[in-house]
Amino acid sequence: MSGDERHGLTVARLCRSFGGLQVLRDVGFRLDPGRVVGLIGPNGAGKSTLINCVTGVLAPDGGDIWLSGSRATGRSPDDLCRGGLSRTFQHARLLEHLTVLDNVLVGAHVRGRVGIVAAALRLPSVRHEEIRLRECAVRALDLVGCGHLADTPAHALTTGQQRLVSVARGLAGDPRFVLLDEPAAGLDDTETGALADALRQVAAGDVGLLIVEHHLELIMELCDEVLVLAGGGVVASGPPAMVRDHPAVVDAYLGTPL
Ligand SMILES: Nc1ncnc2c1ncn2[C@@H]1O[C@H](COP(=O)(O)OP(=O)(O)OP(=O)(O)O)[C@@H](O)[C@H]1O
Repeated sequence: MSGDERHGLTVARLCRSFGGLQVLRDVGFRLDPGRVVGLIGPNGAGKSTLINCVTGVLAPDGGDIWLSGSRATGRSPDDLCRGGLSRTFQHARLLEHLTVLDNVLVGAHVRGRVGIVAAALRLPSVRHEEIRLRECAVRALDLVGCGHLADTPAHALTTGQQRLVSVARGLAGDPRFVLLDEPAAGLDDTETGALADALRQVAAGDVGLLIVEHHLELIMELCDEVLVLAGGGVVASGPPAMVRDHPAVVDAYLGTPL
């Protein structure tokens, strides 16, 4: 195993079909800590399916996934999350009756270190852990520019705010890798700017980010590398400037050069 595989998230030859429809065919990529990788492609190309396979929500039909040196194929989403792999969803799924802070705390708790017995007995370690997790949640909310909304019930948020809070929830458990499914969908320009700043800061803390997005300007501005998924496979990958001008990308996705 190479040094990169020990520290990174490696996906190799991943395949997944739904009935007779092969959505992913031998798809591979590597995400290293501190790197931002964009995943683009036309509607239905399999971007969400890829995220779902990597995060254990869907079982791949073939291929392998390695997370920080351990084989991750077939592990449950909770187990992968405890191993440092977090995600955000295409549709923000907040618990509407809870406050914004409590919603983000749900994300932080996934990687809590206290066992059931200690929690039931309310040992001092539990109180310390609660304080630590609350600090994590507040930090994540501040990062996406939503600290002022901590006590607001989730049902009172705008669509853009819901989206940013769901991103904060994905960042709150100190993950090593975060896979973000269309984090900028429904955001206005100010919110998109706040999101971009937050993601840059997160990556600077040695966290690897894979971002699925249709907002191409954001992808081109933010990413170190861009993968283009089309027709079941990766048709181009490389630095944003190279991918943007790649004939396969123009044909398969953009229609006209950016
Ligand atoms: N659970 C499922 N059962 C059957 N087909 C599915 C399922 N999930 C996805 N598909 C199909 O797989 C293909 C890829 O879907 P997927 O959502 O991964 O694409 P995508 O690239 O994320 O698209 P978009 O950009 O529109 O979100 C589509 O044809 C979709 O209809």
